[in-house]
Amino acid sequence: MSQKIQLKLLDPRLGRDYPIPAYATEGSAGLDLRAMLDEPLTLEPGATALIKTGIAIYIGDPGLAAVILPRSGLGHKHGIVLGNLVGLIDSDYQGELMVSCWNRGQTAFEIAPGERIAQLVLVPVVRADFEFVSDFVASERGAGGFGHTGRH
Ligand SMILES: O=c1ccn([C@H]2C[C@H](O)[C@@H](COP(=O)(O)OP(=O)(O)OP(=O)(O)O)O2)c(=O)[nH]1
Repeated sequence: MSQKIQLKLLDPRLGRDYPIPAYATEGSAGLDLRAMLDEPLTLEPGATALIKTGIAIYIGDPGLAAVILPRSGLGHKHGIVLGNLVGLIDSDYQGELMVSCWNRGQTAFEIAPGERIAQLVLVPVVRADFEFVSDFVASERGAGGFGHTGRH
């Protein structure tokens, strides 16, 4: 089953010069996001840039959100990941999808106009009624964390 999600193309080059990078038109698992730059952008080691994608989204359903994730190849081979590590797109957001690109590598990397720089997937969000209590019911783990169970 798939859900209708509204997208708005804000850059005339999308669909004309660069294919709109939905993984599929129906029942799509997600969308690649392109760098809608006017000219190539060199990201020096350690540098971060906020890059327009030319697509606005309105998810609408409060039971969903979207996440922007790095592309594996760019991250692994070239050190290009996200400045915010993961981008969360709220269901009521109606603006342009922006990608924070961070060069965590040791060498400069040039991003070309139209290049696919990140990917977006939709995720279900569980709505919770947070309840503040003074004590939790005991659990096996309790408050142990951060390696509490050992390495092997
Ligand atoms: O990588 C991202 C992350 C966020 N957004 C947009 C959609 C999101 O709904 C909005 C706000 O994001 P977030 O709530 O993470 O930002 P914030 O820094 O907490 O600011 P705000 O006060 O706007 O909530 O910015 C992007 O376009 N790209």
